[in-house]
Amino acid sequence: MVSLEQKASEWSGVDPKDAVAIDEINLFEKLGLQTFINLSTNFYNRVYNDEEEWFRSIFSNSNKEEAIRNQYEFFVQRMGGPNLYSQRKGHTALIGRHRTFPVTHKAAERWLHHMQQALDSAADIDEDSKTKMINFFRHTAFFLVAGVELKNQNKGTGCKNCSHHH
Ligand code: HEM
Repeated sequence: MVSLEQKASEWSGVDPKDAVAIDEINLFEKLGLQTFINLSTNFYNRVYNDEEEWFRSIFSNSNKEEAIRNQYEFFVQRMGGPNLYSQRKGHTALIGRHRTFPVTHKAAERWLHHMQQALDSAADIDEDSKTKMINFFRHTAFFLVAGVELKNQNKGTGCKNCSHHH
């Protein structure tokens, strides 16, 4: 059976070991909170202004300020800082939280396009940190594509591992 991890690696082209290079140093200590706030603000400004309506509309039921906070709190937590996200919202459960969105290969590439632009314009992030971050983002994006696809396949037919029980 092909795992989500394997699919994420194959589809993203990111080696699993490069995807977790963000853990080699403490990026939160290196960059500081404001850098993460800046990055997520920059990213979501691009998303909410996207000329591609199909992508922009994925976020139309979300509040931009909340989306920014959700994202930077998650990044801070994942990259060595305090557990701001979980303190406020509980488990990160990223696949579950993306389940209702059309997280396709095309959407992943568009998400990554905006994140790459946001990183490119971030004067407060050094090149090595940028490389580590984009590898993590790319791998996670395709992990989400694979995970949401799997969840939606199981929906309706129920859990196939459970179908033998009564
Ligand atoms: C693959 C394409 C992706 C799409 C289409 C997508 C779409 C969305 C949307 C529509 C939201 C709701 C905005 C909000 O209210 O917070 C969201 C939330 C979020 N996304 Fe994504 N996302 C993608 C990739 C990613 C990646 C790669 C990450 C992490 C590296 C990520 C992390 C998050 C987090 C932490 C939240 C907040 C969840 C919550 O608290 O409900 N997303 N995403």
